[in-house]
Amino acid sequence: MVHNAEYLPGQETDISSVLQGGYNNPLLRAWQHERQLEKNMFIFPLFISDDPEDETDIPSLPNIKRFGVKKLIPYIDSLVKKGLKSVILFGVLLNDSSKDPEGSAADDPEGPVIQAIKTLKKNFPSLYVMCDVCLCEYTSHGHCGILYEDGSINTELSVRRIAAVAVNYAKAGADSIAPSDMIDGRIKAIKRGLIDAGLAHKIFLMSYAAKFSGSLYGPFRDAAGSCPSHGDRKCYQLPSGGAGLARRALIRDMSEGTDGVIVKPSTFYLDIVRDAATICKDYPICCYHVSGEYAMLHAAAEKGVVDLKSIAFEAHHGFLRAGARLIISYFTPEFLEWLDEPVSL
Ligand SMILES: NCC(=O)CCC(=O)O
Ligand SMILES: [Zn+2]
Ligand SMILES: [Zn+2]
Repeated sequence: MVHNAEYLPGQETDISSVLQGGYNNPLLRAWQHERQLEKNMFIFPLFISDDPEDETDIPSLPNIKRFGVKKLIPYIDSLVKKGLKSVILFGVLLNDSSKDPEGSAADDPEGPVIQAIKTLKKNFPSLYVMCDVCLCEYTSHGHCGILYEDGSINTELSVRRIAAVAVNYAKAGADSIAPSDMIDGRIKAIKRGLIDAGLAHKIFLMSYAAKFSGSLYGPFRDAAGSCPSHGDRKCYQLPSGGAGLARRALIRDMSEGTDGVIVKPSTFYLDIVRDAATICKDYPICCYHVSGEYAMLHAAAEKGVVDLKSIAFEAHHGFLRAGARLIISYFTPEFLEWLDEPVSL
């Protein structure tokens, strides 16, 4: 092939093979992103413990702490000033004696979640406060619902209890309810409960519609003390190969009245994020970059295998490419700073 030759009409040049003209400069590389990461996409998980004075590092989740209600405000204030828009709350009971088979502490008016909703909404009225709803942090057996004697999930009682907790969080002032239990029928029950309480028009119901069981939740369970005391969650969370089940759950939760859907975990499930974006095309799609995914990236960075900031951007760009609009991410505090810095695309 002749280089720098004068172009003559009709001359054979392999025009279609030249792509590099489209990304030879950082600005062009930014233009190639169909969507950019924005601060408003990030939802930050917060662990709130029942000791109001608590402020404890979580060894398996680098840079993440568990806070008591009294220690929360200065920390959140610094993040709000950097552009934090929303948080998702998880309650933690430090003492197992506060747990029972029904998870009564989940919506204790004096308990960590309801107290945190009230404190956050009072101090930061425009911070969007979402509440994860599940029973596993509050049940003595550590499962996400109420059990029959044989240890299997009692769907009817579980769903009734989960809906009651959701409505109580909404009454306390939460902006959004995100049930993560994966028990059949809870979206319909929560929506019904919110309608009956006159709150449905004010609450964004965001279903963890496709939550897979697997090995990536370990650090969260350390942080929240929510490891099942027997058995596992394989009869309600989805099996890792269950793409068809995930699609059915997405369709089911839309039909039951969800306002948005979550796919969880994210990195190993990008095909499901894409499926969700296709199946639920008129809904905001959220992916949850879970504790194990976050811890893996930190571990690799500590070993010198990857650069933390670069790998975090690459992972989160993947979520956008797959079709996510929202990301629940432990990297939120870092991204609030990184997104103000020049990005080396
Ligand atoms: N409902 C929350 C979880 O199940 C765990 C999330 C995580 O591992 O970050
Ligand atoms: Zn649970
Ligand atoms: Zn959970």
